Amino acid sequence: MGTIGIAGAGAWGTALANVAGLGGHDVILWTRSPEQAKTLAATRINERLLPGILLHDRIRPTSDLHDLVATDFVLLVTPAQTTREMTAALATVLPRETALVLCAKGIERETGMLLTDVAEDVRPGSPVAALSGPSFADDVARGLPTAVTLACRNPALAEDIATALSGPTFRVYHRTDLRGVEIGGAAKNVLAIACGAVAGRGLGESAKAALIARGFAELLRFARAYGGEAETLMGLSGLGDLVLTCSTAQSRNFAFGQRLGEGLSPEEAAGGKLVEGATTARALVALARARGVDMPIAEAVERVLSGTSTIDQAVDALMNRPIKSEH
Ligand SMILES: NC(=O)C1=CN([C@@H]2O[C@H](COP(=O)(O)OP(=O)(O)OC[C@H]3O[C@@H](n4cnc5c(N)ncnc54)[C@H](OP(=O)(O)O)[C@@H]3O)[C@@H](O)[C@H]2O)C=CC1
Ligand SMILES: O=C(CO)COP(=O)(O)O
Repeated sequence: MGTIGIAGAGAWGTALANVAGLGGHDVILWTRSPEQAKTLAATRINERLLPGILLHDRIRPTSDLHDLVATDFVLLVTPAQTTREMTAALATVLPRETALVLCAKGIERETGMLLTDVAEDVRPGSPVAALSGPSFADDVARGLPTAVTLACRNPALAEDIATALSGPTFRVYHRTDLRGVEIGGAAKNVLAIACGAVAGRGLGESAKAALIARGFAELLRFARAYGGEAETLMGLSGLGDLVLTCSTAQSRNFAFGQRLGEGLSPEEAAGGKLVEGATTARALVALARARGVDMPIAEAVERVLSGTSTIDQAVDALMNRPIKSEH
């Protein structure tokens, strides 16, 4: 067993740190806040973002990025929009050959770039991987059975990282279709906002199921246009995560949509929490338009978030599109 580095001590970073610790690895858990590092070391609980879960003994919290130097690989678990600055900071301390595993789900808003492209832009020639799939931090931290996908273009490295992270309650499949895996994670959050809005507006379970199925069709079309494999999208990181995130207010994206549906403003609906679908919606829609991909549900979310449509208008528009063959 080796040492795994985790950059980001939020809900997901802390849950993954526990998974790695339980797997017998030493874990360096980096947070940007020296205060938080001290508190985590003293109390062994991330009370703000993952309450009620004790940190595994093998986890060493730190706020010094240099402590990640001697790790086998590093999981980057900060919000999608911080990928560029975090990769740049890590590039100054990590050896060139250390793999960076991106765990955020989103698209860079300023550039419209997928996150592995951002990482490769900042740290060219270094290995990059993505971890995605249906997994709520709280479930994983409580040891509930979870299965996810680790993607890396290098199949041997994908298998090594997947094996290192897997444990009795956390099963990590591996795949070389990096593009497909990251597209699933980024796009499903936007679609989950739509499902939440349908729930909040009281439009019924049938509407929600229709949104999941037609949302999945959008995901597939988008992935095809951007080089992802359909088979990947049918797996854990595509359909699996779409179904999870569209099913329950345990998802922040779904809960955000639900509160929008109840009449709250986007700011009120987010309530200070990270809602990746809200920051990614516009970039997703722009990428789709650039390659002529039809994504009416994602577009509807973007219009509601930008204030150019109400939820009722968006639903009307979706229901009154021309009748067509289902594909
Ligand atoms: N939570 C979950 O169930 C899952 C989350 N994910 C993905 O993981 C990513 C992180 O989510 P999650 O951990 O839940 O989010 P949280 O809000 O719980 O935590 C975010 C963490 O990132 C840190 N952070 C924020 N901005 C910066 C920055 N500029 N530089 C360095 N650190 C920063 C925060 O630090 P501070 O506290 O100081 O602000 C905090 O530690 C998201 O993309 C999400 O989609 C994926 C699967 C499951
Ligand atoms: O990605 C997740 C589950 O797989 C977490 O979803 P939320 O960010 O919507 O909570």
